[in-house]
Amino acid sequence: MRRAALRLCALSKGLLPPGRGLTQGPQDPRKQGHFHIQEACSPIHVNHVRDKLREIVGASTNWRDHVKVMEERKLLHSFLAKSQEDLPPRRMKDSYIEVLLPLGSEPELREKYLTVQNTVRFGRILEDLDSLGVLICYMHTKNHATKMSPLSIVTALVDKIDMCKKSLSPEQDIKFSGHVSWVGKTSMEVKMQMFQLHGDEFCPVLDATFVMVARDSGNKGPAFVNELIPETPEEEELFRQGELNKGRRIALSSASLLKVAPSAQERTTIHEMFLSTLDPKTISFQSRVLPPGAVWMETTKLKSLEVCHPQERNIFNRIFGGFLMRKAYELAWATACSFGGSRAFVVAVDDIMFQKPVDVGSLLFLSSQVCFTHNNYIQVRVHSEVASLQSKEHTTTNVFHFTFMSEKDVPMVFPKTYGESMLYLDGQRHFNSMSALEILRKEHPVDP
Ligand SMILES: CCCCCCCCCC(=O)SCCNC(=O)CCNC(=O)[C@H](O)C(C)(C)COP(=O)(O)OP(=O)(O)OC[C@H]1O[C@@H](n2cnc3c(N)ncnc32)[C@H](O)[C@@H]1OP(=O)(O)O
Repeated sequence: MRRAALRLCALSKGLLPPGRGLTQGPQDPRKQGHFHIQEACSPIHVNHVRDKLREIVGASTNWRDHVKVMEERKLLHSFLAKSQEDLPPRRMKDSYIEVLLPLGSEPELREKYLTVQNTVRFGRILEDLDSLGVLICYMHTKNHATKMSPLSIVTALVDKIDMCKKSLSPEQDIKFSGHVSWVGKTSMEVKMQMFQLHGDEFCPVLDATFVMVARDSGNKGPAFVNELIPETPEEEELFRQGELNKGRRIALSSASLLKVAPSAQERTTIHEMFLSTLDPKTISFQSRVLPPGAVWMETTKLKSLEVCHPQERNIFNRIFGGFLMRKAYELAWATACSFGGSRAFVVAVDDIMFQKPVDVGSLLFLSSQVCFTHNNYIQVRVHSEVASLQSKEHTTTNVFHFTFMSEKDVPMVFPKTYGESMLYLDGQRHFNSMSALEILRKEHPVDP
């Protein structure tokens, strides 16, 4: 069953044929899955992605200048389109990019990406995906008349990241590719894939879908982006998926447990869990005992504090979304390992919503908790809030959801309070939406 979980991703979605990826060998990459939309291009070195972004928005590398630079950017306001129709439509291939992370051929890069278990740090990959997603959107919206872009493009949502390999080698080259797959008025969906060199072939290891939002030059209000014209039946399908994804997100949001009561089946689940924790020796709703081998959810928490230094700023002088994701991921991973008592491997990340920007100088409070488990799977939720040094008021900026696979089966977690029961159900919903599981269910039916 575990092996099956690792076969999801591009392979099982039919984007790439089994065992094949973006090859450097004699095969034509344009014939493979996404890559038929590729235009001849050589990959950008990963270190150049952020340099390119700085160049595109005119960001300074010197923090002392940041106020002046932001003032200068506001002058670009006049280049913003008054309507979407004023902008020339783009094709998917206009935003297609490949990026090389040459861990094999440039060993000096490895240190930054290395885990103690000699695998690749997933938190670093999250940072690279975030920067790449933004660069892809700048390719889509490129205006050849101006050197600098009047748009401030920010990450609004990490819709889904599916891993299709348990761990990555820090000694083999990695390649990313991606393009805009759907466009609204001011938002863009970006699909990215990651491949690792295996022999002489790049094999798929990860699929990611992000949503980016364009803001005006001062990052104060929305800004229109170019329409996207799908050119082939496959591109039309990707575009249609983007449209469906938008609808799905709206439906999920309106069914959120923060807004509506759990379903009848979910209520039954919670009530049965509650009954199984009542002490049979007393006739009381108060005296609770854990079933054998189970764990109270409240005991699985881990917390951390980060000071948001200027070093972690993005090109708009707010805290870089990739940094927030890396910190949340690393806390979630520690939570999963400590809970499961063995190594944990990330399987999926979904629905990371960037609700509010984080200012440089903020205190970032992260709080992580196991909220659902199934066999050897651990669903971890990380809540992040910020406060300024002067104010005690905390504001929620993100909620992160990570699915891990432990080396061995893990205990069930039991909610004690109503609030924890909602976390449990939310965790279960996220777990059930994990695409790996959908495939697994078909191949190896299991209880829900
Ligand atoms: C120098 C080295 C570093 C280089 C790194 C470069 C990378 C930089 C990338 C980043 O680091 S960004 C930092 C992390 N992200 C943030 O801080 C964003 C924080 N969130 C916000 O600022 C706002 O919530 C956001 C701008 C995303 C949305 O604001 P609103 O809620 O006012 O949006 P609005 O209602 O005006 O909707 C605008 C569009 O966004 C869409 N949208 C908003 N929230 C969404 C969501 N959660 N999911 C999907 N789409 C969303 C919405 O559907 C709509 O699409 P359309 O115009 O196409 O119809």
